Amino acid sequence: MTHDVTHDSSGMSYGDYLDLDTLLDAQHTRAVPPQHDELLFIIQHQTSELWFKLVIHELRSARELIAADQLAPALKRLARVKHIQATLSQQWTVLATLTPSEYAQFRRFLATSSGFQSLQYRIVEFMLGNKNPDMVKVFEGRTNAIAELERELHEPSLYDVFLQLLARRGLPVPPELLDRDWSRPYPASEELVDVIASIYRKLDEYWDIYETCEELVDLEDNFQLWRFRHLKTVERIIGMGRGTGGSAGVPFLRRALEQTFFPELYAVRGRIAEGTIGS
Ligand code: HEM
Ligand SMILES: N[C@@H](CC(=O)c1ccccc1NC=O)C(=O)O
Repeated sequence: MTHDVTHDSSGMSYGDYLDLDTLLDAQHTRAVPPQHDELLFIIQHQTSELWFKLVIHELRSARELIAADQLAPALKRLARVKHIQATLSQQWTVLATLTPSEYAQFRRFLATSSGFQSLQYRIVEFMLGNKNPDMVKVFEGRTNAIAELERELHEPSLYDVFLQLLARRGLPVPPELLDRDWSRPYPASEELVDVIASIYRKLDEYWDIYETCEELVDLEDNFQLWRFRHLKTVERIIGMGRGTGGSAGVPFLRRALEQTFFPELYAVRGRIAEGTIGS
């Protein structure tokens, strides 16, 4: 039997399997006359959105696994997310080759479109616990997007299900954190810092939980690196100008760097550093 190197038995080709006709036909530059650098701008966004899609897929699975007390496979999912985040942060160097004058040649063709309208980015923020109902409004008129985002808004975040797991393991997590309106911003808790401190005091007993805490810190750290690289790239391309989405631009993006998804995981570090929770 001869081995056909171009087709598998069903006759499906590389391009068929990957649906490349659709994928590679989706880069519609808008500038008139055409501007060389607009393709870079589009592909940078589209590749980011593809990776966001995989991040959501992995985080959803991780959340289900944590809810089912399966920490080891959940950690495997989170490890993959961390590598995707690293790629996403690294990728900013490609867009940084876009100079202000090159961007100015096609920026007005973007009209009022803006990163604010990235549905998948907002889903990731919500999954990590940064719930903000106001961010649903920017999808006005896009019924499916609003429905999907509303659904995610009302789901517990990765952190919320992790806290439920801690409670199942017998740790005294404050009850108001275990059953609440998940669409509200996460209410940081001093009592929970005590609980996390008890984990860091007894590492042998809580090794898998401790490992998950550190994995979550890695995730936040990587997320902040992405935000920082976005901010610095935006700064070098549009300086202190306002954004097309109507925000103040760089000052707005800077404020996001002050946010934290997992406040108690950071608060506990201060206690350890002060030596107030020795082993
Ligand atoms: C020339 C390149 C870019 C510039 C000048 C830029 C500028 C901005 C500005 C000014 C904002 C604030 C909202 C606004 O007023 O528009 C913003 C938000 C955002 N951008 Fe970009 N951006 C660029 C590239 C990218 C890329 C490649 C991505 C990747 C997907 C991205 C994703 C986002 C997201 C998700 C937000 C919302 C952030 C949040 O709500 O915290 N941006 N961008
Ligand atoms: N907010 C950007 C425009 C922008 O970056 C953008 C526009 C359309 C599609 C994606 C975008 N990327 C991220 O904000 C600006 O003010 O130039």
